Amino acid sequence: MITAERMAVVDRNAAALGVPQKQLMESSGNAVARVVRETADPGATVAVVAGRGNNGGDAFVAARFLKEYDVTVHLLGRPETITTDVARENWEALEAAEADITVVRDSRDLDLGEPDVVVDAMLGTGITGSLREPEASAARAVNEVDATVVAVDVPSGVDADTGEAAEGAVEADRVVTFHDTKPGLTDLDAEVTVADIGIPAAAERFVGPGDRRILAGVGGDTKGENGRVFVVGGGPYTGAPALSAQAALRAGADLSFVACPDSIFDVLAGYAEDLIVQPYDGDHLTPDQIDDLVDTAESHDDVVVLGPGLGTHDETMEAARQFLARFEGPVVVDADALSVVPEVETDATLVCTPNSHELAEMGGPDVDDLREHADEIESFAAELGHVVLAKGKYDVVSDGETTRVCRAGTRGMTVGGTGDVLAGITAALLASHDPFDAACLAPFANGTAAELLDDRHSGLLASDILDELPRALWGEGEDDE
Ligand SMILES: NC(=O)C1=CN([C@@H]2O[C@H](COP(=O)(O)OP(=O)(O)OC[C@H]3O[C@@H](n4cnc5c(N)ncnc54)[C@H](O)[C@@H]3O)[C@@H](O)[C@H]2O)[C@@H](O)CC1
Ligand SMILES: [K+]
Repeated sequence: MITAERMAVVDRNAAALGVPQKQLMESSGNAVARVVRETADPGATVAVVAGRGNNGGDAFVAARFLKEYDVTVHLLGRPETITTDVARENWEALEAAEADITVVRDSRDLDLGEPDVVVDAMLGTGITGSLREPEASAARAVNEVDATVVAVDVPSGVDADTGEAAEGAVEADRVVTFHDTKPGLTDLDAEVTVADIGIPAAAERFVGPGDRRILAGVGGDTKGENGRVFVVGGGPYTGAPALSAQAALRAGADLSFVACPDSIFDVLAGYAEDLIVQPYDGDHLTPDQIDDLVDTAESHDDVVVLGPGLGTHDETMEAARQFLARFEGPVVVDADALSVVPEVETDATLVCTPNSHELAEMGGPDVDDLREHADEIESFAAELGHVVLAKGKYDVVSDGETTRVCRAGTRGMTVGGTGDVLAGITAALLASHDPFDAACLAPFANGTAAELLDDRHSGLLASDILDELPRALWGEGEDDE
């Protein structure tokens, strides 16, 4: 089962893997033609009713395949208003081949005749709201004709995600949907065929540029609306919390705070003017600080990063335990704080970001090649009850049910600090997204930023990655359409 939004992600990832949309449309159209052949014998009359989006495009391809039938294609609207390049190219291929095509300028002019089969390709997943003209009248005409109605992807007017049917939606006898079935098709009174259109499994498995689609439409104009990140880190180390906090800003958080021992306040505050540093007494984190830290994070709905540079003092480990036992918001747990996760009961939403060594210390599989052991990481995440982002050459992300792999990155990323950057990116994304989605996109952003700097693969610094993060997340990647 796949939603329209997920389908768009996978479609885009397939393009990045070298299988462009036009190729998928060719397979979709072919699959539609196969179902038409199942419903009517050669020589039968077929009326294709096509809209101006890719749903129509699929049917233009189908018409090209149905040579042994008497096919007429009715395009609802002027060819110039076809909305996508791939659909237009397939329309032009029909024109060039002198196929039987008619342009319906006014819905009152639509005359379907008495076809044996109607191919409904007006609207697919691109529908918004109730049926507008000319599609509304065309749907009425389709429902009045005595023919077998084969719907492309979803009956026009039906929402593929919810199954909700707009008034006057097409009543289909058969539906040919692509790649995977859609939630909105389950309760339909029609025979549904799921066609494999050649989307590689890798387009779902590997995080790709399509996954950046989750960023669209997110983000407010008010300060704080895009997330406040609160890094609880530092003590024996100062660079790690600073990198996490800066990465969070580069990944879209509005504000980034670091709570650290006052022994390192001056150093941390001196790193970057964008950081807000909140010191507490002492030279390492102790349970005495936990009340204040939890109150601060809760009162501002912060996403917390717990761990970078904290060290392993017994009091610090106890403090990390107490923090997780009390806090109920989202937390990225990294570095030394990871070891306490298996032993705490927490209501917080955690994304744990261990490297392979830390993963083994937590009780997960003790392996170098994470990708080879993705199943074990999935079982471990299920047992832990939290999202695990195991980072290595290939990152493995699992919520215990779904597991994905991120291949982005360069050899230069073995330098210290890239993990701290990753924790900060994850936190920024966690402010507005589902934990699993955030944990998938974060290593992709981190790795893509490094790839954008690949000319300096020996000598890359984690801090270099910071500057490239906005481009890696929102910029025009090289393989963007
Ligand atoms: N995403 C994918 O991976 C694939 C998509 N494919 C096809 O592409 C389709 C989606 O294509 P599009 O995104 O271009 O969208 P559609 O072709 O579903 O519809 C877009 C068009 O419908 C119009 N429209 C929207 N709501 C309307 C309403 N209520 N009344 C009247 N007109 C309305 C829009 O103005 C636009 O012209 C899928 O359903 C499927 O058929 C396939 O080619 C296979 C691969
Ligand atoms: K349709």
